[in-house]
Parts: sequence; C-alpha cells; structure tokens
Amino acid sequence: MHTIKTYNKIAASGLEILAGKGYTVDENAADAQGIILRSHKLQPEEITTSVLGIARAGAGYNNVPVDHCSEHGIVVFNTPGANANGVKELVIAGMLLSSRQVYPALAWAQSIKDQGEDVPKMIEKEKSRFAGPEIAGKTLGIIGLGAIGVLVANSAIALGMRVIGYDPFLSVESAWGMSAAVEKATNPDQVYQQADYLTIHVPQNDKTKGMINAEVLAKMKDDARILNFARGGLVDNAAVLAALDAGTLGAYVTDFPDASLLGRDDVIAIPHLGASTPESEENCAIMAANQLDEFLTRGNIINSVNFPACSMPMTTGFRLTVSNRNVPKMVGQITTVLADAGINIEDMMNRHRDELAYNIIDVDGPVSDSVVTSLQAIDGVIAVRVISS
Ligand SMILES: NC(=O)c1ccc[n+]([C@@H]2O[C@H](COP(=O)([O-])OP(=O)(O)OC[C@H]3O[C@@H](n4cnc5c(N)ncnc54)[C@H](O)[C@@H]3O)[C@@H](O)[C@H]2O)c1
Ligand SMILES: O=C(O)[C@H](O)COP(=O)(O)O
Repeated sequence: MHTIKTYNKIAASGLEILAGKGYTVDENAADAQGIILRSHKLQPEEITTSVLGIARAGAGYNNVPVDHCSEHGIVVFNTPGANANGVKELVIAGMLLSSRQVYPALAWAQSIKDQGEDVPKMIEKEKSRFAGPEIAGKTLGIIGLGAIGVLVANSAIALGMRVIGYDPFLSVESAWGMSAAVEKATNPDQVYQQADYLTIHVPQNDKTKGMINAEVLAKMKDDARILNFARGGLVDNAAVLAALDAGTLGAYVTDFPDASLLGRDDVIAIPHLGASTPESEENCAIMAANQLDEFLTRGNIINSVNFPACSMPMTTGFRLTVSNRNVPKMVGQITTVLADAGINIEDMMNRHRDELAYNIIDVDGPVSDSVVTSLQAIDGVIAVRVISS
C-alpha cells in the first residue's frame, strides 16, 4: 500500500480516511507516494522520485513548486471552497473590527486596569475617541469572486452593504451562487474608486503580485479600509504604510502581516487564521485525502491545479495512466504500443490542460514491464503508471 507524508497539522478526520484504507501516514516518511500539506513552503528537493501526487489541504497553492511537479508528471491538488466559509467569517469580523476601532479600544480598556473606581468614569469620558462608522449602507469592493469572494459578497449584502465586484474569469459556479444584488464592475478601477471597504480574494501569482500598490491606493477614497485575507505578496506594504501615515487610508486588515506592519493601531494584524477553524480544517483534510486516494488507487484526477480533470470508473481490473506533453500524435503512438503488444483497450479517456495531457486506459489484461518501458520511451511521455485492482 501507499505511504503519505504530511507537513503541517492536518486534521485527523482526513488522515483517518487514509489510514482506514490501509495507507501509512507518516510525517517522517522517506519515500512517500503522496504528500499532504497546508502552508509549508515545499522545496523541490523535498519531493522524492517516489512522489506521484501532492494535495494542498487548502485553496492557495503558491507554496508548492507546481512547475517542477508538472515537469516530473506529479499531480498537484487543492481543495477548492473547503475553507471558504471560515475565511468569509473572519473577513466580516475584520470589517467590523476596523470600522468600530475595536482593536485600539480593547487595548486602551486593558491599559486602565489599575484605575480602580475611576474606570467606569474614564470609559464614558474617553469612549468618543474610539467611535467608528457602521458598515450598513457602505460600499464593499471585492476583487476576485471565487469561493470566498462570493460568500463575502452575499454576507455583505445581507448586512445591508452595497457590493461591487470584479472578476474577469468569473466561473459559472460563482455566478450561480452570487446574489443578484452584487454589482459587476467591468474593470478594477471602478471597484477601487467606489469602495469604502476593499477586500481581495485572488490567488497570488505573477499577474496579481503587488496588485494593491501606490497607484491603486491613490484611486481610493480617503479613509477607505483594505482587507487582505488572500496573500501578503498581493499588497505593497510600503505603499500601504505611506497611505496610513498620510491619513489617506483608514486601516489595513491583513492575515499576512510582516514586521513592518506590527505595532500600529491602524493595522489589524492577524496571524493567518482565515482557515483555522475545526470545520475548515476538517473539510480541507477530508477533501485532500479523498482526492489523493482516488488518484493513487485509481489514477483519477479531481481538482488538480496543474493536470486536467480526468476520471472514470475502473471498467476492468487493469488500468494504465499516461501523462504526456500536449503535442500532436501522442494518443496514436500510445495506442500503437498497446496494439503491438496485443493489448485490447476496453475504455479510454484523454484530457489536456495547457501544456499537459493525461490518459486513463482500461485494458483487458496485465501490462508487462516491457510495454511500460516502450510507453516511457515515446518522446513526450512524462510518466506511466500501471494500476490493478
Ligand atoms: N487567509 C486564509 O487562510 C485563506 C484561506 C483560503 C484561501 N486564501 C487565499 O484566498 C485566495 C482565494 O481563495 P478562493 O477559495 O476564493 O479561490 P478561488 O479560486 O475560488 O477564487 C479566486 C478567484 O479569483 C479570480 N481572479 C484571478 N485573478 C484575478 C484578477 N487578476 N482579478 C480579479 N479576479 C481574479 C478567479 O477568477 C477566481 O474566481 C486563495 O488563492 C488563497 O491565496 C486564504
Ligand atoms: O490558501 C489557503 O487555503 C489558506 O491560506 C489556508 O492556509 P492554512 O491551511 O495554512 O491555514
């Protein structure tokens, strides 16, 4: 049976699924076929040649060297939507915390602990320092209307906010789930210019890195508040600090603080807690475990971030999977090797995504090592697996 190496604390409910199916789950495994991790920054040298699949128990996978994995035919998975509600709830909390000055107010209240009988009087005298606006009736701007963005949008509408969102790649699923009251911006500037609160819910990649910068801040309303529960690198912290110092930005709420952001009343620094709820942790771990099991035992690919979705029930007891570069004549060459070996194909699925393609081939009998060697020798083939039930 297969071995799974874990990084970070993965919820027991997910690991128990694997153990129950006979997997060995070990954080110290040397030659694992699968890896499950959360935010651990996985280095290529930590991925041994035995690894076939890596499951990120969470949404963001910028901590996994995906290009390296693709080159080696390693399938990388994430768990879309599994922690979205946990993040949504903290975003709503972040809006309220930053609006009502809850954070400096709490710190001040604690600081007068030694004032004895004067405390109630001091509270009534000083409370006006911490007054802040209500969120109902204000405009929430959202960049990225995926699993989290849509939940935040719907909750904000329910709280009486006006919501305007921008997502040039809006999925059909998101569109189905989103309140009709959410206004669709045709460019991000419409969001930046109108937002009293701006929240970003996009992946961090080469295109989105540093997207909230001095130029964007200059377009925003004075006293707007920015919430970042997506990734630290999406925001230029120096530009945010300059805007806070200049009084043109009201507050910055971030789940990804660095040292420059700490020790200020106008920055609410949260230690990456968006998905740290028992519910989100369990959802992610269970989804990651099931996807990894499906891939390792049947070769089926569900929710990969580098390979195409490709899955079918096992029609025979003998299955081959072949990963290859997405170039012409690959299927012909693969099926010719099988035909030459007298192997009959009972069922087959071929899917591609960008530069990669994946084939599931159910055949009528065992596949010999020499057939595997011939398949591996085809120019463009990346990986071949034989799976039998
Ligand atoms: N703080 C946390 O604990 C926590 C938890 C989960 C996810 N996250 C982060 O939040 C991000 C979003 O998570 P999700 O579950 O909503 O992912 P998702 O994939 O469901 O949604 C991302 C959305 O961003 C959109 N998008 C991509 N580039 C864009 C751009 N340039 N402008 C506007 N929209 C763009 C996509 O079309 C997609 O709809 C993750 O990638 C991760 O980095 C953080
Ligand atoms: O992208 C994610 O899913 C979140 O950032 C959660 O990260 P975590 O699993 O380390 O809490």
